[in-house]
Amino acid sequence: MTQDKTDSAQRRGVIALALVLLGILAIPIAMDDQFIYHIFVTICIFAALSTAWNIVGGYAGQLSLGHAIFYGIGAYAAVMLTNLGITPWIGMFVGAFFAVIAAIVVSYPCFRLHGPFFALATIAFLEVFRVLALHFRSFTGGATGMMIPLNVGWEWMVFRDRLPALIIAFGLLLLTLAVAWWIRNRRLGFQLIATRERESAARAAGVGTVRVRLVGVSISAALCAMMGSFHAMYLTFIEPEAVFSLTFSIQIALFALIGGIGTIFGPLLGAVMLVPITEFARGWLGSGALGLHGFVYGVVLVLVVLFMPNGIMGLVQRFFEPDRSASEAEPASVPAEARASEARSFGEDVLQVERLDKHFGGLHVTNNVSFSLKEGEVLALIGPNGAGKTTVFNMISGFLKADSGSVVVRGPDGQFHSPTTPGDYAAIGVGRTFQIVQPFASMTVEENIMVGAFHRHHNVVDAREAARETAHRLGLGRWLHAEARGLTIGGLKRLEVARVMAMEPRILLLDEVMAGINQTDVRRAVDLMLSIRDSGVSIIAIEHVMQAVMSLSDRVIVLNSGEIIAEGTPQEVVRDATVIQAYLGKEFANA
Ligand SMILES: Nc1ncnc2c1ncn2[C@@H]1O[C@H](COP(=O)(O)OP(=O)(O)OP(=O)(O)O)[C@@H](O)[C@H]1O
Repeated sequence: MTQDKTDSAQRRGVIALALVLLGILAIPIAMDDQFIYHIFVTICIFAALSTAWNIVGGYAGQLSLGHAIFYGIGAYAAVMLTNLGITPWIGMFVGAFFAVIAAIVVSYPCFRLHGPFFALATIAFLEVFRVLALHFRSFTGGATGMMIPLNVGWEWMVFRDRLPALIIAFGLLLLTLAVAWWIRNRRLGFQLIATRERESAARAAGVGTVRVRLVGVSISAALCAMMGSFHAMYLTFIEPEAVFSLTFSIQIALFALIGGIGTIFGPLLGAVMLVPITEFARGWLGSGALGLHGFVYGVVLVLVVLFMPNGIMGLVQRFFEPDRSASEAEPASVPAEARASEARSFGEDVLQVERLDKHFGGLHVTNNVSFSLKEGEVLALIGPNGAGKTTVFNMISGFLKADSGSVVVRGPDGQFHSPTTPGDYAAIGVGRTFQIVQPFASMTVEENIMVGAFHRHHNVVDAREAARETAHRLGLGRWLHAEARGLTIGGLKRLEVARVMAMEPRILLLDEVMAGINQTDVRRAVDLMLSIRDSGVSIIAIEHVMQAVMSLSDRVIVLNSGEIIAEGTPQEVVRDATVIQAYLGKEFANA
């Protein structure tokens, strides 16, 4: 795909977005009708809330069903302070501050767990906040709610006309969209999406998955609180049932689901399409239409799920975004100059593993495993299925804690360190791939590699540059803008290596990167590994493809039932009777 096509698609997208935003501001002004103003203020409010929700629910993939907590905190903060004579312009920041604290308290324990805990915790805390607001009557007015003093003027965010309210709502919507756009196009956005797509791969790429989610939920909560402050002033009255409402929370999420979850402008589209329908229906049917919005949203949601699984934005993107499929055949890859079998000299130890022991229940998976890796060396770790190879990898990359034993890695400072978490290992220069490829499927090839590149380059431009360089080096240059999910298995394996290479590791742990690929790809992969080795990276490779083991490795360690049974050059190891017996059985050992 050419750069021209991408640019013109982006231009069309920007024009369409500008028209939508202009319409939100211009239509009510042109029609000059109070009810129309109200509809467009409501669009701005819901679009902003849903866009803020999308940072957590979409980018980070953490379903929140209690975002009204943050909206409510903002609403109460503004109204309480207004009653004390403090302007809501300050109140909205106070609300944002408390909303961030609440967001961290609710989210921190859940983000450390897998499963639906965050969704459940947000619902539970929403109920807690509702009960608290009902209980502390002297502060919140309890079930009777709170009115704001009717001081008209910009200072108090209370107006006789609706135009100023529309201007503020529109401004807050722009702010929220700008923040959402900024996050999506910065390191944080890449890391949030990587965490959503494949948490283990993100951690291996040095992403602090809990930290980035906490940053995401904090920003989202602050934006919701600010919108809550404004909405309270707009309504002039708040009460716990309406503010800390589960229905309201679900409504916020629905606009994003219908518009296009995880996209920057999907929630805006969702609100633009749905709010007018329900508001008009309510206007026409009056009190007979109580609860109608729920029915409308439900019907639209079912239709969207059935016919537009990526939301309205999925359809729009087909028109505005270039083709991201990866259908072309893959090119030949990197030439290798040297073979491993040539005598080579190595540097000092860069990794030392001492007496690693690990049990899974009654299964002794690794027993007293010790080895070391030298600078510039390629070490193959082989053994029959279930021998414990991946378990060793998990222990030397921070994904699994050994029962006993130690792993030390020489840092760039020349000293040995004992890293513990995947982040520590990544920071000290250990990069790993996974046996089952872990692409960030909805990201492009370039974006996938950028997640690794962000480990060394905080700036997007630098990370993109580094990712492109790595992609070209690994023969992925033609698919930079293709979605990772469209790659063949050979391409995915190469992508896995590219992502870790973009981290510029000093030690590379490769887990069966040649499994399941054809002969030509195996040859390419071997050449690629040799070129990586020649760039000064030390490699440990778990491999079943013997052709690769023989031509790649300087030394081979054979693991069987969790124990090292042989160690030596590839030629020594393949002749070793214990190894033949472990692979083929006793009767072959003396054949
Ligand atoms: N989380 C776990 N809980 C319980 N048992 C496990 C766990 N992970 C691995 N095992 C078991 O530990 C043993 C070693 O597994 P491991 O994946 O390390 O072997 P491997 O040598 O990498 O095998 P393969 O070549 O098939 O990938 C296997 O019997 C496996 O079933």
